[in-house]
Amino acid sequence: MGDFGSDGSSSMSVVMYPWLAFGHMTAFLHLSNKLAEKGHEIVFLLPKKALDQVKPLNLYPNLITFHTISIPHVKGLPPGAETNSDVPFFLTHLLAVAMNQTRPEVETILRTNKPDLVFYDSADWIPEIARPVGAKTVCYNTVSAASIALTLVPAAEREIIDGKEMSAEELAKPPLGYPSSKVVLLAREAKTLSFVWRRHEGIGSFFDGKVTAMRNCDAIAIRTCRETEGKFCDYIESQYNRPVYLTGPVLPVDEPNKTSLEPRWADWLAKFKPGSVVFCAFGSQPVVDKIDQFQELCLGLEATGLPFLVAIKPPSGVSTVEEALPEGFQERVRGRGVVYGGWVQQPMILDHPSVGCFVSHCGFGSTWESLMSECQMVLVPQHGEQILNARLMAEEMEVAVEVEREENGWFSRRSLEDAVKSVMGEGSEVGEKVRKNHDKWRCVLSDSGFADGYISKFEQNLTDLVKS
Ligand SMILES: C[C@@H]1O[C@@H](OC[C@H]2O[C@@H](Oc3cc4c(O)cc(O)cc4[o+]c3-c3ccc(O)c(O)c3)[C@H](O)[C@@H](O)[C@@H]2O)[C@H](O)[C@H](O)[C@H]1O
Ligand SMILES: O=c1ccn([C@@H]2O[C@H](COP(=O)(O)OP(=O)(O)O[C@H]3OC[C@@H](O)[C@H](O)[C@H]3O)[C@@H](O)[C@H]2O)c(=O)[nH]1
Repeated sequence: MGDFGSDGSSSMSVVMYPWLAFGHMTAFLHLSNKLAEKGHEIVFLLPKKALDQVKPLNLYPNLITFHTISIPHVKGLPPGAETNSDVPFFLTHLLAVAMNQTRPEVETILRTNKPDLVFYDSADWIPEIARPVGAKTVCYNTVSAASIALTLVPAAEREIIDGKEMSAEELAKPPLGYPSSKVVLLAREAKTLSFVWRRHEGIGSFFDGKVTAMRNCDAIAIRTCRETEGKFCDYIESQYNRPVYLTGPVLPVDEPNKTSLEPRWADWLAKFKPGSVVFCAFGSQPVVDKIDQFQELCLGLEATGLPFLVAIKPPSGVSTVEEALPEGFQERVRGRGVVYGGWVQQPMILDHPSVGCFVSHCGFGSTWESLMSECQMVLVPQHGEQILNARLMAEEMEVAVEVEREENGWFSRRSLEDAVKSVMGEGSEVGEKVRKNHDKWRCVLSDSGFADGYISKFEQNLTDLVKS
């Protein structure tokens, strides 16, 4: 147990167990850094394979300790799968089954550590094993409040009859009292939400898991701020009747001795004029699944005539991005375009003076990073939650341009080219508008007291919770 309250010290001891996805693990680690900065101790649970990638983000190795968890093999998952980067999208529920099987190991860790607080998002059984050791639980959501408000509140419960899939129109219907008419999905986009209510043997539905996770915790936390998502947070609070704490953006600040951008990208980017390069990144999971859509993305970037760097996972059916490139593409773009299938230091690339535009899949981590950057933003969201993040940025905040899609959900090289040119073209009205709005938001969000104010308030919320 931390020495919280016992000798006047207010150091808390915290265990974190995020969903087995890099987008979630990095977000939990950024928050751990903020809590460690204030003197709290953190034990961070994660799969072995994730350690190498996540470890360099630990700014307080004296206070944040990694504890690796064995992720058991579940029939149907690729051998050795431990994170969602190893798993095709349609098998994600099996990774959740594997995570559930780690419960005994996590229980032993809690019994040994006796923390004051346990943070989790997907492991909805955490409250059952944390309460007996006297720990308070926080369900920390690293996705937007809007995406939770639209689908993961009690009012969004749907009656599924005999496993029948819901129609796109039914899926698109916001729950009663949902507070926005702009941050919504078109019927064809809502089809990507069918996984939310689909039942899987042994674990129920995604909806059941999330609602249980939020009903049973002592407090709900969300990586967001009132300025961008206040009305969604209020709605979630009213739905769950639980306190909702906001952490703000929780992005790492520039450390004086931070590692620098890998020379291969620093040298490559240095060849181009300031603000001229288009950086395109689609997060830690394979999201552009179909090879022809993957190729259209490459061809759209080629058509802009601008230099570009793409960091993306290969589509289904191939094991490297090189195998998926369009015919003759590499020869045509040699010297000005690179498509890379590995991990890059995204925040540092966004910060590079040569980079002027970010083409993003709108994962919520990338959303925050792009809002804080000086890049123009083009949005190519792939799934429900990412589409809602895109609506928030393009329709409510008007800081970005979303790529147009056809009725069947396909985006063409032309629509991508048009979107990039609309924000990058000199004298473009749309480009001017989004740049002005983005500048305003960046000023608000990067004000020196803004993020710190959220973290201080959050720490106070946690202190009060532990004392209660
Ligand atoms: C079971 C399968 O999972 C599916 O993928 C799950 C991915 O979920 C992401 O998390 C969310 C997604 C969405 C969404 O797409 C639309 C919404 O309206 C809401 C959410 O919410 C969340 C979410 C919310 C709160 C929380 O604490 C979370 O941890 C998540 C997640 O980011 C990503 O890593 C997952 O892969 C998959 O599509 C599949 O088809 C199903 O098998
Ligand atoms: O090559 C890479 C890829 C990603 N990253 C970093 O990894 C993080 C990715 O997180 P994102 O939230 O943007 O996206 P992911 O797709 O990985 O996350 C997942 O969880 C969060 C949800 O909002 C997303 O919809 C879901 O896909 C970002 O912080 C990004 O900077 C890299 O540093 N390098």
